[in-house]
Amino acid sequence: MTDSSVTNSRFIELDRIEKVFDVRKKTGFLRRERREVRAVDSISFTVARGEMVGYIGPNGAGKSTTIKMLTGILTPSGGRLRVAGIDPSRERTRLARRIGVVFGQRTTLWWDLPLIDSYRLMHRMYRIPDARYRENLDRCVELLELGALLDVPVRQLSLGQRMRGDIAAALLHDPEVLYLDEPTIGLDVISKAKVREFLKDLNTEQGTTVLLTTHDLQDIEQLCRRVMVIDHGRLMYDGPLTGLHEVGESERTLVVDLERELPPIEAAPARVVRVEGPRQWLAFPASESAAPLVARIASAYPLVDLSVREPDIEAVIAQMYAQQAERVGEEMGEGGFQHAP
Ligand SMILES: Nc1ncnc2c1ncn2[C@@H]1O[C@H](COP(=O)(O)OP(=O)(O)OP(=O)(O)O)[C@@H](O)[C@H]1O
Repeated sequence: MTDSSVTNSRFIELDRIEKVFDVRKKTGFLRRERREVRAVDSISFTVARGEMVGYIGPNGAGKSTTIKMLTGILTPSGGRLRVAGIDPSRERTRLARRIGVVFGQRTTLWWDLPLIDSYRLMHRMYRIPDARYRENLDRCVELLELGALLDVPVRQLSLGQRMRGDIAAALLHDPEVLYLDEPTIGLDVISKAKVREFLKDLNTEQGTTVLLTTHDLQDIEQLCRRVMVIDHGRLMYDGPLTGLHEVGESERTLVVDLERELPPIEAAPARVVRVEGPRQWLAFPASESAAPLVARIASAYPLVDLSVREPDIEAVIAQMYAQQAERVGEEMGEGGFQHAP
């Protein structure tokens, strides 16, 4: 393999990466207790150029800490890290030209300025060639529907509008890698759909490598073929989302509104778990497609409406732990659930 094909297949590379925080807590008038928090505990993975990967886990699992190390904001306490062949904490400025970051809970835009002024400032800060800046701005404005918002101060934008504005800001300098930390948090259904559609196109058309952290399993389902699960700083699973459902044996819920109250619907393998008047909740294995089940119920029962609810990430991980406890000493070793991607 040539150097560049090695870099392409291991565009992002973490080898036993650790991050330990030293936390000092006041325990008395002059006493302070020192405690170590192992936020990331020997994580190894590679992401190929052009991949779109979900990086999920419960609160405090170590996701943001990993992303901060990938951007060079934090220096690992141990292990080896490379992004596009660059050591992020040593060459943060050089790397900044090649990566884009969107933190859903924070904005990189200037709060009091109209959106377009933030973009103009970024144009200068990143020294983006004029033609490239114009081309990228036009594309983002069109696809993210920002035209009517460019002259609006950022503080007046809705959350969904601001998020689209932030995504555009992260892309003006043509990054090869985009880190997204909760890009759909707090957005309504339509805004979520717009953001997802845009990210999908960005990945397929521009070949941008995307690492996505989210609490919304639908983000992963619609965008990522591969998902990594982290918990207590350790990588618990690396593989397809369907495999995660199988490992955790998690369930989705079909919420069915019937025309009238009826006895519990019979549609194995789904089973009714709750009934409230004409509404029934049916649980079914998340690894199964909902389509045949929906078709069967629709042909046998008088339906008014139905919707599918995904399990939340916490529930999937809780299931993984329950499974692990059951299988201790059997097929699961100490290393957990790592699947080859
Ligand atoms: N600067 C810091 N100093 C001390 N501890 C920290 C620091 N940053 C993070 N931690 C701790 O490291 C652990 C991992 O935090 P991190 O923010 O990476 O989790 P996360 O998976 O991103 O969680 P969330 O989904 O809530 O954002 C937590 O226990 C957190 O309290």
